[in-house]
Amino acid sequence: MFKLFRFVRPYRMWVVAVVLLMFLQSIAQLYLPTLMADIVDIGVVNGDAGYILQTGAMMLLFAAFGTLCNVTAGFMSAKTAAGFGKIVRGNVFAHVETFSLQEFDKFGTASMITRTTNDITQVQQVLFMLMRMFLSAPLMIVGGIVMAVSKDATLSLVLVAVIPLLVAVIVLVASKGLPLFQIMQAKLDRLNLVLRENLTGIRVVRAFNRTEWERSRFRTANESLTDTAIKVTRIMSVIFPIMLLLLNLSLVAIMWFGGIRIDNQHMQVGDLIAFTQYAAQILMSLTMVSMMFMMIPRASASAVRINEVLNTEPSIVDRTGARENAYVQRGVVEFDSVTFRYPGAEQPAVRNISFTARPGEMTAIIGGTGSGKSTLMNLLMRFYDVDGGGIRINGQDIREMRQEQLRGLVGYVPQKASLFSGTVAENIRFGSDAATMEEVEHAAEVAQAKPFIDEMKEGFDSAVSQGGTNYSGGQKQRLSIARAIARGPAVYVFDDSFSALDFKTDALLRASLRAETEDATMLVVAQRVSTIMNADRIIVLDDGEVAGIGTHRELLASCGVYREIVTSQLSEEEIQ
Ligand SMILES: Nc1ncnc2c1ncn2[C@@H]1O[C@H](COP(=O)(O)OP(=O)(O)OP(=O)(O)O)[C@@H](O)[C@H]1O
Repeated sequence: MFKLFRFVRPYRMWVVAVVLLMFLQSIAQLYLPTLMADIVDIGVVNGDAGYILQTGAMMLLFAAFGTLCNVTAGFMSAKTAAGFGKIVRGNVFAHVETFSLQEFDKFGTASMITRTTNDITQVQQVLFMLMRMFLSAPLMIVGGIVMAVSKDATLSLVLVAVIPLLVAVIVLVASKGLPLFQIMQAKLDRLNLVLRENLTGIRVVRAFNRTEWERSRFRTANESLTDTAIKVTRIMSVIFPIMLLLLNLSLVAIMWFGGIRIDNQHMQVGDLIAFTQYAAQILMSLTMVSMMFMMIPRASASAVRINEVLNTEPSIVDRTGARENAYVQRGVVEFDSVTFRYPGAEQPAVRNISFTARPGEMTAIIGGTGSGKSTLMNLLMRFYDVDGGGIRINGQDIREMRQEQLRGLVGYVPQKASLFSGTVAENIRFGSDAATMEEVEHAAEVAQAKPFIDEMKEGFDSAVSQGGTNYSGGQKQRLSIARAIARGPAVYVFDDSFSALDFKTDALLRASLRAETEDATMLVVAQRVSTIMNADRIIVLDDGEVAGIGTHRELLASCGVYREIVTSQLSEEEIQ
């Protein structure tokens, strides 16, 4: 956890100020019982009202000063802790942005969200507590002991007996709590995962009448988290009664022995009052420390999880000295014996794939589900790195390029259209901030999105809700195609992006795209033969391997797998 505290650095002056203020507050508080003792032993015993009033006023002054220090320190620590939280969240977010999909697969979205929110809040709360108690609690304990001993050394033996007992209780409870806190955070992850899956898949859950099943899944995760939380609370809750019991017992013992000492004229009444207050201050501070110890295990479990994210090195990074090419208008894409296996998978998803896609041409990839089509596109986008072979654009290995440059060359339309909350125009402009309104409109026109955008009252300013849920599947696909077109890239990657379009729109879109993208390299993954039968080159994938490469006619003659796909979709006349 302390490793994370490096992010407090911008607030270090505030931390110093808080520590100083808490120091002053502790001194003020430690002085109060002594003044009280003076009032009794000097003022009351001698019947000196003036002295009582004067010392009383001083007590008020010290108390007010202590409170002022405390309030200011509270304000400053709250601000520092909140600032710390902001910095850590920002750093985690920025670091996660550098991850390749491999690291995303490793943590999972739900856990990443818990780590960025709840886990950071835990550490933030402990920082707040620590700043206020870091110095003041030990000071109150040590100062209290010194003052108590100065009032009556013999009576202090009571404290000598109690304090080690209290410390032992705190250590025992904290050591039992730590493993449970780790389990609790993992269970919180699970709860978030179930909740997230349920919310994002709500349509499927409803359609398949799985509401009850989902509810029971949530209940199980919820109960499991609650069970652990109860276990933790049960352990932690013994600490307070034990501490209070010890506190009260020690006060009784102090009164008892103090009374005897006063009887024997070894001690004054005022000193006993002050002694009891010091004892209460010491024991209260110990209780506060124990509270801190209760929070530290949970926060350190959280800190481990945050550090795990921060310490994970992205597997895909720009090579030092990655070449910065001049802006490339054309993109020759070469796959050279590409082999790739997803981490944890037994078999490679694609094996030994070689082909070249040229500017001005449409290269199509077709194959059964799970044959590796999207994987090839993921590799070209460098979401993952190849295990064998290489991918080159204009003769340069993509691992030698800066990721930003590579992705700047490509207009990528993913299999699952994903839109962002905002307006239609903002979504189309997503990949190219500089696009003018005319360019945005033109891109929408080419993507056959203009007709439905024009039909909406607010046109390009129409709202897109989170995830684009207020648009149909086909409309979302067209908007994400328009987004790629607005960039005017050298290479287009359409990963099964026409699947939700009707045949007429599909044909219109391809025709307008052809005219628009004369010089661009087009890579089109498709399930429908009609979408790609006019392609310059068709690559047929079968179970991760190339089953054939050629034009529609060539493949019909030479490739059994292709013929099978075609005959399952088209009539005899259409095939010719
Ligand atoms: N993130 C992943 N982790 C592990 N395995 C994966 C991952 N993504 C895909 N796979 C596996 O890799 C293989 C190829 O998947 P891919 O998505 O490339 O197929 P596809 O041809 O695009 O299929 P579809 O047409 O159904 O989209 C499949 O066996 C799939 O199970």
